[in-house]
Amino acid sequence: MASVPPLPPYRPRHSDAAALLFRSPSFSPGVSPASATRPPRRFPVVASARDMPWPHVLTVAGSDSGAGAGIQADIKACAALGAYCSSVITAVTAQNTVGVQGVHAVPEEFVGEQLRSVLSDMSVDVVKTGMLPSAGVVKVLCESLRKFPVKALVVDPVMVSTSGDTLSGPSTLATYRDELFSVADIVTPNVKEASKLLGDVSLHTISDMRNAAESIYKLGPKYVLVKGGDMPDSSDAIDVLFDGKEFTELRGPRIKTRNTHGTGCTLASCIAAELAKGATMLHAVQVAKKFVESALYHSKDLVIGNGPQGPFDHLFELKSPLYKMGSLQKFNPDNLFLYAVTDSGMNKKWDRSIKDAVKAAIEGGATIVQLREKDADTREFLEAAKACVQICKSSGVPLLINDRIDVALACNADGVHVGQSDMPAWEVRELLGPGKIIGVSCKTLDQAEQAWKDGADYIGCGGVFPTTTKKNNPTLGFEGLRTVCLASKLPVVAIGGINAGNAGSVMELGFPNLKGVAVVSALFDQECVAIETRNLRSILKNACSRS
Ligand SMILES: Nc1ncnc2c1ncn2[C@@H]1O[C@H](COP(=O)(O)OP(=O)(O)OP(=O)(O)O)[C@@H](O)[C@H]1O
Ligand SMILES: Cc1ncc(CO)c(N)n1
Ligand SMILES: [Mg+2]
Repeated sequence: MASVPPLPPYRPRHSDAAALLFRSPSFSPGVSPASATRPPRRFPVVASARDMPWPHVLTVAGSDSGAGAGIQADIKACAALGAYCSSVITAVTAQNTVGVQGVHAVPEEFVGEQLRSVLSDMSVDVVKTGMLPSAGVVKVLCESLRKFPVKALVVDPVMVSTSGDTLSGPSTLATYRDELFSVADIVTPNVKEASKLLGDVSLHTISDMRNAAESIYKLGPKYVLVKGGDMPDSSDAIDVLFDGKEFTELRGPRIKTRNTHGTGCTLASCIAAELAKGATMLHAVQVAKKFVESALYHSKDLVIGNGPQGPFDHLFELKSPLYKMGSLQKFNPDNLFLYAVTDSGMNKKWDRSIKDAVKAAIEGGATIVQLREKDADTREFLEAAKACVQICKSSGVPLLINDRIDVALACNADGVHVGQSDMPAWEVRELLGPGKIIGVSCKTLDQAEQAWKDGADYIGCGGVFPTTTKKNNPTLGFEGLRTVCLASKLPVVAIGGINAGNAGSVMELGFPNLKGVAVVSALFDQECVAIETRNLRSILKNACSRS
């Protein structure tokens, strides 16, 4: 008998590739006579999920019965950011919104056994630690990590719960400092923990947080993030990141809510999830901070429990009408600032792979990338696009695909750019769902209006100057660009013949919705893509400061 594939999971009709498969007349699960001889169809999940490894975080932490912090927060945070989360439990706490009523530590040997079970079987990318109740547990963990190395270690040095209850005693402190910090990629103390780690120094100001980060850095981790969630008298929630050389202040509005239980666990897990996906540390911390801020904002009025510290909703995105698969980022028009568009002909001429071209443009400071590979064959293009998606994700630079909706779906790109003779933007929106970026090339007022109605996110307007990259492309000049900018509520990126010599004059036009320039030859028909990109970026910045 023909094996019947399981029904695909429910997904919003228009938001993923499954919708595409449902519409295809050739897809009818299990009823085709041919399925008796063919191997069973693969489960029609979201395009590319099948081919992509699942980023994996292992959390080594305590259970919170109230499920706001600890293991429970870690699993929810990782799930929200698209990472798998396995869990080694170090302690079971009886805990609620009032405080911690009891702690039952798991025997050290059994923590070791759990670690062995997970690490010997599964391919873990990043280990994140939370509550480590004894020096023995820290030692067992360090031993396991020596035996089963992972890509990164995130240490949240949980010592005291926000309710003031001790979760890890002073005897553990020395082992933390001596054994765990030296192998950590990042350590994320709140101000109270930073103070304890440094022998009860008092920390009141940002400058104190910087000094603390510097002192903890000397204990061996590659990065230190001192979190200011508990800093009184600040209207902003400010964290300080130190990499041994530079300090980065991460600032967000302090959300007025009682529901901040578990923010620290969540932040560290989000950092771990982003690192597992391949992000750089700075990007991982930025995403994590934004995630916590958004989750607190969406949960500010939740009421769970009667105590002073409530949990928040990690899966708030599921309730949002803008819910989308895989990506938390909404389109930011500022990304259009320096828009790099690749060209297969130029890559061939300079003997560069698409991947190397994209890497170099990002290194030079491109803020968004479009793969415009008119001549590449589909299979080769898809492979390259998948590699570019990884590169762009890890740098926080959106990646769009020119024309090819199918390739964009298959590689899970951030969106597409279409022209007037490609699929209409509203059809593209139907296929890609609300969360993806759609750009449309427009030359006229009518086209700009239509792009808005169709649900596009931005307009590409040109050719502003004569170009050789695109054949039979009328030149609009500044006047044409002005018409389109004024006609539209959408952000606009100027394109066509723009280079280091004229980019400044485009930005100086100063139309409020003109957000940047898109360039092809100016970056890719050059010997060193990174240098040209850097140069153009500084020209654009200078022009903006003048206008
Ligand atoms: N009310 C708030 N509004 C916005 N961001 C906040 C707020 N409270 C905390 N944060 C942010 O949450 C993250 C976690 O920091 P926090 O200092 O709260 O950690 P923590 O004390 O270890 O939390 P917990 O122990 O409850 O898990 C930081 O990025 C911090 O800036
Ligand atoms: C189990 C556990 N881990 C961490 C924290 C820190 O919030 C907590 N309250 N409980
Ligand atoms: Mg904490």
